[in-house]
Amino acid sequence: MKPKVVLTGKTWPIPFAKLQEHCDVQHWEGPGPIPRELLKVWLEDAEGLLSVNHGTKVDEDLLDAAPKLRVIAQSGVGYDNIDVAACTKKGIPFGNTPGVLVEATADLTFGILLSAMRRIHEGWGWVRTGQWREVMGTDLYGKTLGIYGMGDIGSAVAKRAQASGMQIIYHNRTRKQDDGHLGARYVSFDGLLEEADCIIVLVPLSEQSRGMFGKEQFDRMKSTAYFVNASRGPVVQTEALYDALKHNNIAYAALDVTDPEPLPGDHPLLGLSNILVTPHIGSATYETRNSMAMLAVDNLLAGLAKKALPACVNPSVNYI
Ligand SMILES: NC(=O)C1=CN([C@@H]2O[C@H](COP(=O)(O)OP(=O)(O)OC[C@H]3O[C@@H](n4cnc5c(N)ncnc54)[C@H](O)[C@@H]3O)[C@@H](O)[C@H]2O)C=CC1
Ligand SMILES: O=C(O)C(=O)CO
Repeated sequence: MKPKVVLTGKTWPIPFAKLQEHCDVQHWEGPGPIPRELLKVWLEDAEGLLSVNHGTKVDEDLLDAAPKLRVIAQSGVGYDNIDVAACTKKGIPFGNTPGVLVEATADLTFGILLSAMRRIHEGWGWVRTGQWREVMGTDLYGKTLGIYGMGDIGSAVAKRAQASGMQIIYHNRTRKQDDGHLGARYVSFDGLLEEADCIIVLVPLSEQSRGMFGKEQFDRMKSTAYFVNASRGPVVQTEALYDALKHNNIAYAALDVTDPEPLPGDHPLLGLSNILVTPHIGSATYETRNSMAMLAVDNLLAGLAKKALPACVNPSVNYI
């Protein structure tokens, strides 16, 4: 008999076929995210959980409703919705999808910075309403880019920025050993805020990073600063960002992630003229989403077969 797995949303044809070949799949097809109570019912006899939505909260309460669960996989690198300690306590390995989404997310992150600085989206907005206006932007060349969270995606953004003639500074919890080859200079968090012409946030959401960017941090930035968040919305205090933009304490923001997310159409941020918001599409290319889904399925199938997950977040309970 095939093991039962719960799939929380839409996935891609090839990984889905692979999953179905090996598992009896209970599949939520919407609309919206799977209701929590239903997820609990479905998990009563499930051996695997494949999450395709980082909005699905996996905590002790959910795990208690899933006595047969042997593996959890999520399509995505960020896992702030997963209580990894609770998974580990129950001996359940959890797999995410690092690496495969790095280049696509770096493209989008650098792309929204570029669009904000050169007003590409604004220019197109004028042209499509029949107004041929010249929209003035600012040079990237020669500017200092500050990256907060210099991991896989941050490093890939640094390469793109270097190719555009920017100087790179960064702040991380710990200095990277190999920052020389990135051409990036390590600075303190306050140094990053004060020195950078543009700041890109690419840090995972955790108790340490939650709300890290508030009034005090925006006040420290240059009034000409561009601010990009492509990590998770709650790293930034939305109200403080709104105030900083409204009063021109910083110049412009480009956000691929927001708090709340989705951002309601009547949210005050959307009434500002100095902002660009994209709907969390960092990794949203056909190729990348397919690769993410494939790695998530591989993590899940490995766990079901009691083999080591290729990308395991809690290796102490990974299968050997
Ligand atoms: N907008 C989108 O569609 C996407 C967003 N993401 C977000 O980007 C984040 C980063 O992804 P990767 O670069 O692959 O992860 P990574 O783990 O390679 O890099 C994260 C870096 O942040 C550093 N860091 C962690 N906590 C910190 C703290 N409190 N203060 C300073 N530095 C800290 C780590 O040392 C590491 O160097 C993910 O966790 C996810 O939230 C990821 C993919 C797509
Ligand atoms: O992978 C992630 O963490 C995302 O945000 C979506 O790709």
